[in-house]
Amino acid sequence: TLPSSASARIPLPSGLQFEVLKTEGHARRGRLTLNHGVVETPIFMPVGTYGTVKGVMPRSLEEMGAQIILGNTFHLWLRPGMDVLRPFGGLHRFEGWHKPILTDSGGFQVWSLGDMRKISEEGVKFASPVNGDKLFLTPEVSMQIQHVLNSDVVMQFDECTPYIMGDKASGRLTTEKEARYSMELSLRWAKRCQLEFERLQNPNALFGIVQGGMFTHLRDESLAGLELLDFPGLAVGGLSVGEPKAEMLRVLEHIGPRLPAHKPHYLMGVGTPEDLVDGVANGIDMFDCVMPTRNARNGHLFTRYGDLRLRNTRYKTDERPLDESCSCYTCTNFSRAYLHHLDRCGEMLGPMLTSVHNLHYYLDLMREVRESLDAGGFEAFRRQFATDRARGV
Ligand SMILES: CNc1nc2c(CC[C@H]3O[C@@H](OC)[C@H](OC)[C@@H]3O)c3nc(N)[nH]c(=O)c3cc2[nH]1
Ligand SMILES: [Zn+2]
Repeated sequence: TLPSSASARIPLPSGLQFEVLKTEGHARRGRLTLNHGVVETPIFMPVGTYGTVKGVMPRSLEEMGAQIILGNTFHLWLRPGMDVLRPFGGLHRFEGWHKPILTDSGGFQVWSLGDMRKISEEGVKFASPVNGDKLFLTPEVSMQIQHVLNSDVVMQFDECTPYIMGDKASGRLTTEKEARYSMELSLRWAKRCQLEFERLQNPNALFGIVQGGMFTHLRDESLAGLELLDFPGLAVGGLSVGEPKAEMLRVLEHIGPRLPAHKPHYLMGVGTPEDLVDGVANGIDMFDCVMPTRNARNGHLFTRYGDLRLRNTRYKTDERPLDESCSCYTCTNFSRAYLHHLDRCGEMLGPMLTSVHNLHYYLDLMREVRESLDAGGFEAFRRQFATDRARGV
């Protein structure tokens, strides 16, 4: 008979295969096979928090080369709720996206609720920002929700360790002791997630999340603890939470290369185009960020040659496309003058067209990164990328 300890755990065949096709330094060109399809890495994942990438139709996402998008446990639990989603067999049929979906666990969103939440060993109690209902999100409930969503990649329920403790004004940095407690809590929650994920017999892939704040020795302990649980993929959490860029890079340069080479690595909530290229150079395969879509709605456009603020009057009569090197629908058919006009008039087509361009830019940047890795020219690409971005629009 099998020993009764955890070592008797019979891991389910997780819905994930990952192969590293090429490496250049710590950068990796890979292929991730999930239940709803194959994803070429490194990859950027558009954020679709409420079951929609704001203002962008699924067919436009396909057209621009999106391979996997994000959904969110916290938001979808509140609205539309699991009773609506269950009959659809999950998120794919509900939102008309039939390729892979990754869902975040709600840990980050609950953390950002601030003092409207109460954290305990068991989980997080909070009042619904939608209707004030008293809710209780635990590792087990997060797994049950993501099981209903049927997302291809399920994120563990974690606590995103803050960079600043308490209110921002106080500016008090999180101490090593606080970061340790938070990291160890997330490790205990990781184990509970895994047990529940297996009890549910979820056929998808569960990722652990490395915490530890800005303390590299805590990051190492978090990684070691997660490795004992042998998740099919790992994310780096607790970054892009208000820390200076140099701090994010210091932690990333430490932990990125230490992640297990044969598993996919996901850097959560990051970042600018420069952050993505730096992340790839430090062993990251997957990225998500609200920037391309959120900034698009505020007229902040990314281009090969730098950023462009659409509201600036200099674009009122500018007949050029946003980015003359871009092949997206927006750059192929419309001028900066037209987009400036739509923005001035508050026309809804404005954010739709600027979102298409920004997402296309991020996705195309990662396509160029993949091609440079295929050709063994990532370092050369990285230098050219930096030169181009400094040129000016
Ligand atoms: C922005 N910076 C940042 N985002 C972060 C997210 C949300 C990722 C992503 O999930 C999306 O929901 C679908 C979020 O956007 C609403 C975010 O893009 C994180 N999530 C978890 N579970 N743990 C973290 O430590 C964590 C750290 C982050 N830092
Ligand atoms: Zn474009």
